[in-house]
Amino acid sequence: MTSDSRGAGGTVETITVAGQPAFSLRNSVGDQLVVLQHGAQVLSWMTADGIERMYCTPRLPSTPKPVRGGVPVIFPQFNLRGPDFSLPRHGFARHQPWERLDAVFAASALHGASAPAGDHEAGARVPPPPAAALPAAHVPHDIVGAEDAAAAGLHATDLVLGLHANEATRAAWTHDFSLQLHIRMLPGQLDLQLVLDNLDPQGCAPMHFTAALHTYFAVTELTASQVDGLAGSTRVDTLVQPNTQGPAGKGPLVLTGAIDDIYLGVQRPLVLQSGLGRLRIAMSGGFADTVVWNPGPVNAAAIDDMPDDDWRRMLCVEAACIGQPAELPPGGRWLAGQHLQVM
Ligand SMILES: O=P(O)(O)OC[C@H]1O[C@@H](O)[C@H](O)[C@@H](O)[C@@H]1O
Repeated sequence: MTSDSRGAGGTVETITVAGQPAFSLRNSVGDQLVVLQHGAQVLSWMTADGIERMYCTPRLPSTPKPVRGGVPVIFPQFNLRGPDFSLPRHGFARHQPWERLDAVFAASALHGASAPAGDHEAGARVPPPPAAALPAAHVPHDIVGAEDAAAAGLHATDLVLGLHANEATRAAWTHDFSLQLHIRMLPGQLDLQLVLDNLDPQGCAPMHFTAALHTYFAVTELTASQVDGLAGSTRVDTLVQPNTQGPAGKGPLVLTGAIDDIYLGVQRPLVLQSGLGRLRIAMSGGFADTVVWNPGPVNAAAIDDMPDDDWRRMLCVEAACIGQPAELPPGGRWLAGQHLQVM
């Protein structure tokens, strides 16, 4: 393990997980995050109270592959729902090698400042586009709470990973793009922001895509877990063929087993309540939809990279853009995020 960077906000170290490059983020209060470089996949978020908040399979692949757990990045197609049906299930981003961009850039970007020229990590092939700073308005208010932004910045530990269009992505999807995942860990909070720039020349047709942060939460027992806040959205039940669609239930969603629901137009932050306590799950920007997925016992037995009984210990609550695929013209930027907070 090598120490990469240390600042007032914490440390970011390069480590290996199952022989693959990864990053370990720690802050002064004792929160820890592990992120696999391949796919820019968060694998573990352990808060200072010693509670692991993410589910991750113990069956880690020995080659660079998406891992069953943590937060796979889904782009530019959710599942097989288009709009480009020729793409692999859940798109290609989770199968791609991502690169680290400078964490100093991350901190300045999240606070709306432009990254100085040459500020990017040596060897990072893809500098963020010149105006890659996230607008301040995009940072969810609850990241800073009552504190001012500067004080919150002091406690923030940042990592930015980037994926640029390459030969493999162009073979599947012709567009030129830069996709960044801004990861910010704050005490008891984790903020994940996707920033997509369309780098196609002016005059090209807009890019169309769907996307998600496919977050696998740890729960002690699925059937003792519930999700509150979905009322007012439209529920699509994808376990039945053809899919059925109707208003989401008014009360909390109580988990009983297999579920594969898409909730369109989620109007407020959700609360996941389980044996691990309460976790607030908020979406921002281009994420308007939420997917709630658990394979249940029968489907879990058919999934190779997860122990048969682990369906009981996980629940995916995914921030997504599905119902209304995004349209982004050349030169345009799309932002979307998921923000998690222990309550
Ligand atoms: O096995 P994968 O490709 O990672 O997908 C897992 C699940 O991902 C969810 O997002 C989908 O709604 C499910 O239908 C799917 O089974």
